[in-house]
Amino acid sequence: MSTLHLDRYLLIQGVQQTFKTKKGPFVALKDIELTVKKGEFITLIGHSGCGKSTLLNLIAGLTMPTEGRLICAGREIAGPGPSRAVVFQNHSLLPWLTCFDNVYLGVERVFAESESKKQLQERTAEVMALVGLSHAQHKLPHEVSGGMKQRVGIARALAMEPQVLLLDEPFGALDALTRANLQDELMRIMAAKQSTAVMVTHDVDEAVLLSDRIVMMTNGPAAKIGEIVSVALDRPRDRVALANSVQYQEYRTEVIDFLYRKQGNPALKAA
Ligand SMILES: Nc1ncnc2c1ncn2[C@@H]1O[C@H](COP(=O)(O)OP(=O)(O)OP(=O)(O)O)[C@@H](O)[C@H]1O
Repeated sequence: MSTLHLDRYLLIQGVQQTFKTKKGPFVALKDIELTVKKGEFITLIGHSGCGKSTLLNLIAGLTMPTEGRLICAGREIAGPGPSRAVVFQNHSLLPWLTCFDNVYLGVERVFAESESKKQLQERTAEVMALVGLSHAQHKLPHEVSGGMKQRVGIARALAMEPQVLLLDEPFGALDALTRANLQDELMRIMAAKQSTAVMVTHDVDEAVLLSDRIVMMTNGPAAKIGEIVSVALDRPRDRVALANSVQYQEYRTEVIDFLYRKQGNPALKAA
């Protein structure tokens, strides 16, 4: 792949998203421009309803923009596909299949034509081990914890070897400790796989800890990218060491300042 593609791996150009509603057209996103490099970890942060999931759905190809275009690895995004796997907040596993089989299903979808059943099983086992679930892989989803279910969702997405991993608040429903463990695990996996990722979050600490760049969105309607913070903290990142890091605190303050001073809280403004 050319250097041009690696530096301009995911391109979002002049994107606007307007929804038809009973009250007429609603412009959710306007003039969105973003270039993501291969291997970058991007988070999208902004107040509730600003359009983060709308933008993620566009990258996933689940919806098409009303204006502009999105390009991944040199190809226009024209629909959903395993090259852009999504992890949602509510793990969406099939309840009648074991954790292993839930992941196997995704693996089969992508690699069944080129690989034997044994190879597909090996792939699945490998990714279950990567997310630390080998011991529980033959359990049904209702037999494992919320954090483990979320790991299965991540394993399923990773197993498809996507060009871009898309995460929509994947840890939003988890308790703080499980969340911290999964964040650490995600950092480790992303470093091992050198994957490109775009993740929606509401959590400032999560954004600073995980990101190479934090894309901060203005309040909607017609939300835009307000500012982008480049997080130049060395990797691997250690959350305990970073808690005392001045640089970490500065990034944190920059994001909080954007969200609560420059953008205000729309819920408070409406009150
Ligand atoms: N299908 C749709 N039809 C009409 N309006 C929509 C549709 N999908 C989203 N919207 C509106 O677009 C705006 C952006 O929604 P979106 O879900 O992307 O926000 P968000 O930033 O992800 O919110 P949250 O942080 O609360 O999950 C909201 O005002 C929402 O009501």
